[in-house]
Amino acid sequence: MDLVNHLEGRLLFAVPKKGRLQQAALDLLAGSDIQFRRDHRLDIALVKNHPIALVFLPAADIPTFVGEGRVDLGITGRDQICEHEAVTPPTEDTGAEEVLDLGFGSCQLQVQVPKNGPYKEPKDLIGRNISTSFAGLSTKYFEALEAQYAGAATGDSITSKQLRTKIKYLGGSVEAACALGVADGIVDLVESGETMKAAGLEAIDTVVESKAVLIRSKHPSNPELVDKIAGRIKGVIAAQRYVTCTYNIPRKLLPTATKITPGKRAPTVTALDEPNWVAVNVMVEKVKIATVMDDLASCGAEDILVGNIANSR
Ligand SMILES: Nc1ncnc2c1ncn2[C@@H]1O[C@H](COP(=O)(O)OP(=O)(O)OP(=O)(O)O)[C@@H](O)[C@H]1O
Ligand SMILES: O=P(O)(O)OC[C@H]1O[C@H](OP(=O)(O)OP(=O)(O)O)[C@H](O)[C@@H]1O
Repeated sequence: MDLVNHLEGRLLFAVPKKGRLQQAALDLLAGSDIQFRRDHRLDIALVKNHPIALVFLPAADIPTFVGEGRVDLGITGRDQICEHEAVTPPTEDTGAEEVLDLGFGSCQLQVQVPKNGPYKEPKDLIGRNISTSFAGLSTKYFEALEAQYAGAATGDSITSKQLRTKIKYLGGSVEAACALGVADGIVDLVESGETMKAAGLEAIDTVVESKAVLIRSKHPSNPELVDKIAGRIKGVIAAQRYVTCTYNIPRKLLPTATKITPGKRAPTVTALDEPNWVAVNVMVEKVKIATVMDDLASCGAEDILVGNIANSR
């Protein structure tokens, strides 16, 4: 089938074609019942149960396609959106709008230097060589830094043309640049810090905090469908973030228990077939559930049960 000729009337949804964000993005689509079959090596897949086509693109390119309105929806990292905006500032009609924080892909774009080396603070890197895959953000960062330490005295702002610090773009493995003599410092992503540590580097500043986000163009082809898909994805994220907790408790202890488990909106309280006891059903954030169970047990709750949520709306 000639896929490109089947795109007419379909909402285009960009998904990372590889890398750190891809699997979690595909899991979100599956959880939202967006059904598709991707033919081997094809970067377009038609969705069977909605008028949507998925477009598999590098995470770094997704803000361009969405920002220019060529693609309606996309999943990428906030770092990539900031990088795109550093090079191509949004206008009234262009630029991507953030719809949802997707709760995965947390990382930080950090300024890094060799550990125990001569550079201790960001200003020590002024006029030096910096390697990065985020040339736009790094240029802006050093423009601001140079303005602070040099231009501030004269009141001048520094433009990229006057920048003394040399920003060198590298496509990957940026952490090797200092050891190989290409750079004095780097601007690269850090999550666990393992890569940075293994390369003998340390972070001296953070440029951007990032997470995966759902973005939309400013004038999508089918705004209702955009809202419907965003709603479904929101439901899947809420389901991943929360568990349900049910417990029995004497009615007189309910005010204390409600403080421990206020719920997303409010707890559901039902009378038990035993005088003065009630059953409580409530959503609790997954990361807090162990502490919440301890607190409920100390408060006098019994039969505390926890369950996963398959989906939510
Ligand atoms: N270590 C990490 N932990 C969490 N998220 C990360 C990490 N590294 C990157 N990301 C996120 O994933 C996005 C894509 O990065 P990734 O390195 O997977 O890209 P890629 O498309 O495979 O490109 P490349 O070929 O340059 O590696 C980043 O923009 C960032 O938002
Ligand atoms: O702090 P950590 O958990 O070690 O993760 C950080 C590393 O992850 C990313 O690279 P990736 O492995 O995606 O490959 P790349 O260097 O080719 O971009 C990033 O560029 C770092 O190198």
